[in-house]
Amino acid sequence: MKIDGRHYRTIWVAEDGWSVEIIDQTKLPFSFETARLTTLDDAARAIKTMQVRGAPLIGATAAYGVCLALRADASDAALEAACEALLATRPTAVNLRWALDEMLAAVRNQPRENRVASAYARAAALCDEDVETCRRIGENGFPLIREAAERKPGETVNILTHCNAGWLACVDWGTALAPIYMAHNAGLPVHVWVDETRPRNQGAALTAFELGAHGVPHTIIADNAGGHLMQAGKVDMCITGTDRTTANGDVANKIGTYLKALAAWDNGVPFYVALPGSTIDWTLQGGADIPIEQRGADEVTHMNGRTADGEVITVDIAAPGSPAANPAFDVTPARLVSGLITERGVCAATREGLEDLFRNETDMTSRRSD
Ligand SMILES: CSC[C@@H](O)[C@@H](O)C(=O)COP(=O)(O)O
Repeated sequence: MKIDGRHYRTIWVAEDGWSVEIIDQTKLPFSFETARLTTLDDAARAIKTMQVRGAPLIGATAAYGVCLALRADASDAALEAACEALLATRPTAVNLRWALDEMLAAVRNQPRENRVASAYARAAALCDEDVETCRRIGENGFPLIREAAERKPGETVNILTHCNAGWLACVDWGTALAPIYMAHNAGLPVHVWVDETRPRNQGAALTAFELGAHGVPHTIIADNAGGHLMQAGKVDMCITGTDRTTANGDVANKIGTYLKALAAWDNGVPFYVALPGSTIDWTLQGGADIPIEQRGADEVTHMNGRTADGEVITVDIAAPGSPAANPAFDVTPARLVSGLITERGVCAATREGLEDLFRNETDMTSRRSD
C-alpha cells in the first residue's frame, strides 16, 4: 500500500541483497521509520517486541530470520536452533510455525552451500504468496460489503474491526481490511469503526493510520463502544482477522474480539473473520487448546503517547503498585462467526466448511512434528 505516494510492503530485502528491512510498527503512528535486520537475533527481537506483528507478517519475518541465521551458519544444528529461537518469540499466531515449516522443507535437504540461496528464494516466495492470498481474501470478501451496500442504497456501509488486520499485519493488503480496501477502491461508501484495541492500541495507532493513508473514512472508538453502536443500528457488519483458526472454525484473535462477537450475535450483526489458509491449525480440534500469549503487565499499566511538544513518552495510567494481567488474545467460538473469508472463498465456520475449501490440507500436520 502507499505511504505519501510511495508503495511499501511491510518487509523487503534491502538493496545490499541480503539484509532485511521492516516498517518499525512501534514507532507508528507518530513517525514512519524503517529498521534493518541483519541477524537472527534482530529478527527474533523484532517479532518479540512487536516492531512487526500480525499473524502473516510474523510468519514472513520468521522466514527471513531463517535466511539471516543461515548466512552466519548453514549447518543442520544452526538451522534447528534458529527455528527453535524464532518459534519461541510469540505463541499464538500459527503462521509462525507454518512459515518455519515451509523454510525447513525448502532448505533441510539442500547441500549447505545452497541453503542460503534456497532460503532467500523461499522467503521471497512466501511474501509474494501472502500478497496474492490477501488480495484474494479482499476479492472474496468484497461481495459481502457490496451486498450490504445494495441493502441500503445511497447509504454508507459501517464496518467494525478490532485490532489491526490490515496491510501492516501482513505483507500487503491485509486480511480483514482487504475487502474494505477493495470496496473503497470500487467506490462503495464504506466507513470503518476502529476499536482502539487496548492495551497496545493497534486499532488507534495502526488501523487508523493505514485507513487514513488510503483515504478510507473511519472513526476510532473506545473498545467498549461497539456494543452500544450495534444496539443503535450503526454497525452493518464486523470483520476481524485471526491468529489461529482451529479445524472446527474457532478463532483466536486479539483480546476483546470475543466480546464484539457476542454483541454482534445479540444484535443480529454479521461477524466475519478473514484469514489465509496458513492461519488454520488443522492439528487443533477446538479453540480451548490454542496457546494464549500472556504479555507484560506494563502494557496495561502504562501507555505511550505524544505530548503537545511532539515528544513520544510513556506514562503510568494505573494505581501505583496494583497488579495487572495481560492475556493478549481470546477465542471466539465458531457458533458466533457468520463466515470465514479466505483466499479460496467464504465458508461457514465449521469443520465441513473449512474442509470443503481446503480439502488437500486437512491431513496437514506440522512437518516439524513428523
Ligand atoms: C491479519 S492479522 C490477524 C491478527 O494477527 C490480528 O488481528 C491480531 O490480533 C494481531 O495481534 P498482534 O498482537 O498485534 O500481533
